[in-house]
Amino acid sequence: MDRTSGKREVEGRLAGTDTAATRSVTVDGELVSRSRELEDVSFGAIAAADVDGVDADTAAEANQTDRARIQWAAPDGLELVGRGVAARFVATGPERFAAIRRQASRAFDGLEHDGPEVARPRAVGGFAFHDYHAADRTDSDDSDSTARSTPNPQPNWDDFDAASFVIPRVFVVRSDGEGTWLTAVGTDAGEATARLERWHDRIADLPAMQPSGAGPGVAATHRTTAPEEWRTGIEAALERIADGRLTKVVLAQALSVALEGPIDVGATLERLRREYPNCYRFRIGREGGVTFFGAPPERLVAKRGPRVATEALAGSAPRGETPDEDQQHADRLLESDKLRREHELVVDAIRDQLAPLARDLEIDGRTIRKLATIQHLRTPIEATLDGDRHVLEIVEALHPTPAVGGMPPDAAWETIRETEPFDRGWYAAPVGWFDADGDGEFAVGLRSGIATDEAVTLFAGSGIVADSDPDEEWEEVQLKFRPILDELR
Ligand SMILES: C=C(O[C@@H]1C=C(C(=O)O)C=C[C@H]1O)C(=O)O
Repeated sequence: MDRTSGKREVEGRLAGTDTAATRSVTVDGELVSRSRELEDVSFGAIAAADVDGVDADTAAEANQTDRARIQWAAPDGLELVGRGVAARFVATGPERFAAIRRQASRAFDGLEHDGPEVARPRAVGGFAFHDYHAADRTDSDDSDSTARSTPNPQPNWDDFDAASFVIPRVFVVRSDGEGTWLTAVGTDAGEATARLERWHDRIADLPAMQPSGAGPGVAATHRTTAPEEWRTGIEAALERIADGRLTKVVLAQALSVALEGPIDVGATLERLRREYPNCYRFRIGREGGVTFFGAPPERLVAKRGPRVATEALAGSAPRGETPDEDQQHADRLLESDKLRREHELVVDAIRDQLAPLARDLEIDGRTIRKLATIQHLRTPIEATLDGDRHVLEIVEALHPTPAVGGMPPDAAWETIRETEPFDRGWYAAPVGWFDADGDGEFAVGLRSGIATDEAVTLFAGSGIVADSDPDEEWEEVQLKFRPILDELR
């Protein structure tokens, strides 16, 4: 591998494909990282901090696209907030998973990290639901960003590539029992150390508690899918299911929300932590740009060494008003034939996708996952991999599971593209992190939305199988909008 220092650019195509899978990665020489421990700090305050004057290169030298602002938190796991870009990896097309891995390994191979393992640099980001970025879509009648001023605005995914990760230039991590650490990345030890000290001073000036405040207020909402259109779409999908062309498809809606005031995404995530303590939380964006954020309940994969954990989460019911009513919903989840089929199809697909990569596979019994507004059938799945594998190989094998795509995959993708009147972008796609060893964790980007200053577009979908009722599925989708929508009010 080319270890020469200085500016290194890799551009072009992946051998053997006809798509420009690799756009560019720029790493300014070898990366060096330095860490130091912090007292308790507010991750929201670090995400919100004005960086001008703190880190000359994060702010001034960097153009807007370098002003990354990233947050990630796993339930009972790693919490991370990152600012700026030490390295960026971008790819599109069917080879996007491999392209990201190849780009990242160049950056990680030259990395010299001096600090505890928990504070090591990670690449944080995710993928679009489909191989290609929205801006590449040729049927672009609905992806025109000027449509944003019309009463039925389309989500604007222009900032989001089909695959995009950054190693933040500065980040803070917290993990149970391992303390809180600040890490700064530079191109030599002097730069990393100086950046570390500047940020250490800056963080000392930040409030240790960031008020999570109230929501920005909802001025108006617009649906991309009217109830009649939803019904027509579901009925068309049910015909394909009756024909035997399709077994399951997950169809989604977008809800565009005009806000009364500017949204504070960090504060919104903080409120989501309280309401949904067992969910992931993430935010991927840049200062002045569009931010994708959410509180997904669903793990796509967590990998450490040869061990991976995933889950099937599919089949939903509302929460009850009383314990009795709640139990009735739970009983129906466990007993309904239709819901069992919808769920087992996901378990089977995950088993089939993981088995070729694993030495053993443990599938536990079905349980119920209760969230504040909805409950789901859940089957935990763990495996030991058959050799040295990268978490992105597992992500590629699993995405999209039929919990968010369908079965068979090609017929489901076709149905989704033909039915949904908006671009899914990164909704229902993998979002998370990986490290130099190829370990990492990814959630499914659900219960999510994209925010500009004064508008948020939310996404939610539901699994359609034989016997699905369009009205019930409509209600289920409205429940899945609630986590984010409630925090905007
Ligand atoms: C598609 C979504 O959720 C997925 C679909 C589910 C279902 O159809 O029952 C349940 C959980 C998720 O896997 C969403 O939240 O938008």
